[in-house]
Amino acid sequence: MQTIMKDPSGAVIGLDFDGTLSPIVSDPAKAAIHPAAPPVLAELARRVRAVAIVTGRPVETVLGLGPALADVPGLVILGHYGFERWEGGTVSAPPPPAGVPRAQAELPLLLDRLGMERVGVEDKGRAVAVHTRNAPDPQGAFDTLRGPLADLAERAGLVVEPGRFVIELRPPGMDKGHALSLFLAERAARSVLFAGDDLGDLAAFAAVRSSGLPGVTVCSGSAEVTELAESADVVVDGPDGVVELLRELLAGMDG
Ligand SMILES: O=P(O)(O)OC[C@H]1O[C@H](O[C@H]2O[C@H](CO)[C@@H](O)[C@H](O)[C@H]2O)[C@H](O)[C@@H](O)[C@@H]1O
Repeated sequence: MQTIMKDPSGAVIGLDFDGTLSPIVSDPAKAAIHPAAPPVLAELARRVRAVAIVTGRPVETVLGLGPALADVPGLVILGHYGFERWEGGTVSAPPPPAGVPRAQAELPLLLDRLGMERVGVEDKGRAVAVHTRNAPDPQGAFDTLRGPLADLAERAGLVVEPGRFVIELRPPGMDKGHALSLFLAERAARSVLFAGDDLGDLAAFAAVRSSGLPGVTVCSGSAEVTELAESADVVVDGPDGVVELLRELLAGMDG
């Protein structure tokens, strides 16, 4: 934190979306950015080298759940674990993966065969996510689905990305760590902070460490994911705590 405060113009600030900038809710479509986050991000973006949101969500979904983000100066959104990029109102992305329609077509039968109740399927375009948060036994449903969804992903040429009561089937070849490493190199960062809340953010934590830069890993803490807190430099209390930490970072730049 001290290096970033002393030399903000060399710092890249990377932030996950769900659970970090947006409080967890039971319906993924009803998530929304923390109301205090956009002004803090805008202020940070004026001071640091770059602010990037690195998320498993499609970039258009993030902008829909946080419309004020479009006004954060120079913000970059790396969506779909880095496959998509939004910057200055333009989205760039490779062609959609071929296996996703196959996985989507097979999912209803698989969920029915396993007797899954109140398990949600989120069509993400380039990926499909299976949510167990609203099932009668969320962890039991997650555990039951893990193997069969891994098999389905393999048949469809996809990989599984487990998260907070969600198992995502997505294309291989990119993760938040690779996405963050590329971005740090592109911006010639002199320091980095990354904040996340879920297993998919561990790759970004590893990228902070392997960058060789002065870096801080921040866990947006929850009772649902303990692995991330164990490997973070700083643990804060969910999105409220993340916003507060970013405010402290800004205040330290003035000191
Ligand atoms: O990389 P992220 O920005 O953290 O996105 C990861 C997944 O987040 C979403 O699911 C999570 O948030 C939902 C809304 O709060 C919650 O209902 C769900 O239980 C969480 O797992 C999103 O729906 C997924 O597509 C993302 O992969």
